[in-house]
Amino acid sequence: MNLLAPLRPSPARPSSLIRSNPLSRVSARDDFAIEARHVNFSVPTRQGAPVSILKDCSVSIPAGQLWMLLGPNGCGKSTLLKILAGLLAPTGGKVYVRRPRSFVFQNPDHQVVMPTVEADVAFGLGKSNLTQEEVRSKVFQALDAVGMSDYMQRPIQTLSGGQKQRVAIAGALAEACKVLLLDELTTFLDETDQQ
Ligand SMILES: Nc1ncnc2c1ncn2[C@@H]1O[C@H](COP(=O)(O)OP(=O)(O)OP(=O)(O)O)[C@@H](O)[C@H]1O
Repeated sequence: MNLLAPLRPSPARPSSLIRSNPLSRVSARDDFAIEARHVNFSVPTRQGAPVSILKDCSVSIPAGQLWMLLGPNGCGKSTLLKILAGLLAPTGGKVYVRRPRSFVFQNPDHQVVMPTVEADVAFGLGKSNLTQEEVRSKVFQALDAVGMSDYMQRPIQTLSGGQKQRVAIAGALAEACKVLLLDELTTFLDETDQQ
């Protein structure tokens, strides 16, 4: 899998696909938010022989840019994202991702677990030393950024799929992540919300 496309903030679709930067051009790690080198990932089967899902996968993504990972169904996009998010351990290769990093699942029901919108976005801030007022302010700002600030007190189960996905993104934004990994943003969000 080697289809990576940088996205410009305004146009909706990339006009062409380009390969990731060759690793030989990497000079300083500080320039990159993500680097994966020769990553392999395989899973064991019932028969015992492992099945390879990613083979010698290398990508370098500069900081401060929005990139889209493109490829056919089942080619390993979600698997690579989960490795970059630290949710799966590669069976080979090296991975560097700037911290803090956040991952938004393809299905927000796997992620949005608290009873209300406010509680869910605040969940990741629980480990910080913020006052209740500071947490509330960060939650409001993050929800405002995804157009959901009017939904602070809404029970999660009353939200649509796209609204849940926006709440999941707000949770990632509230944590001020340096790298935001979004799996299938197109599943529930319309084009305007994707922007
Ligand atoms: N735990 C697992 N056990 C067996 N096979 C797996 C496992 N996880 C992923 N796969 C297989 O690995 C391949 C890559 O899956 P992945 O979900 O990463 O693909 P994808 O490119 O994100 O697909 P899509 O575009 O359909 O979402 C698929 O063939 C999938 O069936």
